[in-house]
Amino acid sequence: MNAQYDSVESVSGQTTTTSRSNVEEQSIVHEASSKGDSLSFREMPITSLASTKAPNAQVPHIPSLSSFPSPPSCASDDNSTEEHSPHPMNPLGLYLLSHPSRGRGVFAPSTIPAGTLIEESPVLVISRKEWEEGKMNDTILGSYGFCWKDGGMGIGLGLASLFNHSSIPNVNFIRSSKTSTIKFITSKKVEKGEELCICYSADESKLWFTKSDIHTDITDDTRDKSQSFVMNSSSDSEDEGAFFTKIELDSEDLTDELELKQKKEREKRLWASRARDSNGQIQIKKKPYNNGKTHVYSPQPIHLSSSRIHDENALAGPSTISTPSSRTSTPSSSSISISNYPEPSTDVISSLPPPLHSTNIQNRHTKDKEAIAELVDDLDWDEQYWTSTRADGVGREEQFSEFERVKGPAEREVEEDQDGMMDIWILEFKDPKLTRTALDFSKDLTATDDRMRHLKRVCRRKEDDQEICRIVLSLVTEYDLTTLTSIMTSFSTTLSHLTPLIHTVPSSCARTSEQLKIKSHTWPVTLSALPVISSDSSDWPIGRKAWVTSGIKRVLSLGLEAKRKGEIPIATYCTSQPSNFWPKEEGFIPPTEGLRASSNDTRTSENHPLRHATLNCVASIAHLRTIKPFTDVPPTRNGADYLLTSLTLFITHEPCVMCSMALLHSRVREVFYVFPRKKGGGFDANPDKSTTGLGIHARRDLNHRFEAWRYTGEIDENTRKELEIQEDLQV
Ligand SMILES: C[S@@+](CC[C@H](N)C(=O)[O-])C[C@H]1O[C@@H](n2cnc3c(N)ncnc32)[C@H](O)[C@@H]1O
Repeated sequence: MNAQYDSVESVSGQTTTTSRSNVEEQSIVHEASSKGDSLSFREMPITSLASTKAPNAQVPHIPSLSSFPSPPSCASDDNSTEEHSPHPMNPLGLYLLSHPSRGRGVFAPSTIPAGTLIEESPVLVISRKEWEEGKMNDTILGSYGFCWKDGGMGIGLGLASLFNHSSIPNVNFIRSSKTSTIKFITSKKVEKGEELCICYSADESKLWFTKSDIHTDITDDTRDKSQSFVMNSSSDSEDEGAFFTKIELDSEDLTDELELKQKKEREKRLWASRARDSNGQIQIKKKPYNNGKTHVYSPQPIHLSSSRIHDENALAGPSTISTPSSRTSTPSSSSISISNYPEPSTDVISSLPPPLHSTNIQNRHTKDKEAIAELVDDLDWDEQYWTSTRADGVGREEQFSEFERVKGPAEREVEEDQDGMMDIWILEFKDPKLTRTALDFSKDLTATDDRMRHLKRVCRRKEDDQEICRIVLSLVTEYDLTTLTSIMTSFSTTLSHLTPLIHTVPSSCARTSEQLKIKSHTWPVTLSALPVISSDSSDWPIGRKAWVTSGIKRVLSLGLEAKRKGEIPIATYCTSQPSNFWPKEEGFIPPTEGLRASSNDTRTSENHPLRHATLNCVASIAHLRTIKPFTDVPPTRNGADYLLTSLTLFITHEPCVMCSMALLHSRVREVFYVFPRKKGGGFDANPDKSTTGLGIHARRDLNHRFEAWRYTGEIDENTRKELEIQEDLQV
């Protein structure tokens, strides 16, 4: 029942298609390893090398690893807390503390200036192949790898594996695949007793553990940069990640959650006040970096220093951090500088556009989060009713709605092109020494060419007892022979004696093992078995039919209600499908059960162009996830608690392109709609050329796919008329 597409290694070096569950790229790697269930805070000297005593005076900038003196022949006992001079390989005297949820972390014994090299850690590189074979998955290493060149994983020795994650890291890391090391450098001044943290991934939905907060959120600017930094993992050259040095915040001790909450509220208001001038006109101001000056323009990042928090139970050490129970509520002495910003007037606040997440407009300004959360009623469906027979002997199933699945371009292309062939340039040679260079050239040439993803890059064949190696270069249509030869020669003189040849290969991947055998006879291709998804609702189990029918009925009546209120009559209802219909497929992310929201279009009443029914609904779900009981439900898997992950959306009309993209980004699982759009619809992949649908729900070039189902059954004329909307309206 699911449009899942296998991930397969391919020419582009990426996954050819991405299953709905396979959207997470992880900057460090893989599934959760069990969390360190250590007792409250324990101090541990850094194994063999640690000093529990801070070095005197100013912390020196450390030379690179190669210039360190040799370590002493005999290291101290692991558990020793005895005071001694810093070990030459740990001259900063960094020490470890164990936290109940984060496990071990690295702490500063005294102030460390920004830009200090903490350590250059040697790395053990595990190749992509070894990693993908799953050899590390069941080991603790699964949580300790750094993304490395060519899809490999780097296991950092020394302190490298002990830095915990923070979205506002105070340490940046620079990977060098040339020296197989990672340098850790402070990105800002680190206070005595503060934990040294790196940012594993700017996108926290990619973290595989439940984050315990070390610092609060970072600005969008730094987030963007940090993301690109993390993603640049395969760069051959040293990557530079000093993105956070430019943000210099006064440190702030916040001692309880209330204070933090109040502070966030305050800052939100301040931000709002600055967004408009005295005439109420919105001013667009670029948020400048601080350049190390006294205050920060952007209000978002707040640096929570742990230096003042202490724990009486902790072992002796330069500084420790506390359990929540031992926190004091001492007011903060040094705080983020906000005095430069005037307090906004209430008028300013109320003139801001209301948030999206409530369909109850009156409630939109309330500070009470619960008041704007609208967990709507569950669908009314009764499986047994549908399995019974009516008094007149007719099966009730006949009354069911019917649905047709809207195929996306990815599926269409495959269907149309199953036996197709195409011509490509290849390199052919016998000398195995040429393979590496030829492969590198091939990767360079085809890195972004989607049309060759299904081809394995190398084809080895035995001919007359000799192995012939053929390597994919490009589509014949991309280059003429002269151009290709000159690009190749300038890439490497090693290849200059070879001449590219034309070869005919399958133009699509294999869908079955039978096809794989036939196609690979010409050239090895990937197998990407599409699960069989029915194209209509005829084979659905009765329960699913009843459930989907009631979802459709719900949106039709919500649409009529919206019309009565003078709105554009488009309505949605979002929910999780009952667990007995959950697909058995591998990688299926179970949805958050009990999460339900409905919404209608409010562009008319709010006089706001973005109040589309779908966007309103996505916002409502996002909001519900921030309040109880959903905040108490741990995600079933990494990403399971993200927006519409694995949820079902019913909607009266085919969503517009913008809403279709919003649904895609929200990771919805399936969408059922009634009225197709002739213009501007995001789904219908233009089968009869009369519609403009882009098939956004199932495109090969987008990283998530979902099923789109169109209602094809009867609908009463009155409802149809009432719910009619302008043909070119974006919905
Ligand atoms: C590279 S290790 C870091 C060292 C680890 N704390 C230890 O004791 O070995 C990554 C693991 O630390 C934990 N961790 C790191 N940062 C965290 C955070 N902010 N909140 C909760 N756990 C965190 C997670 O269990 C994660 O899998």
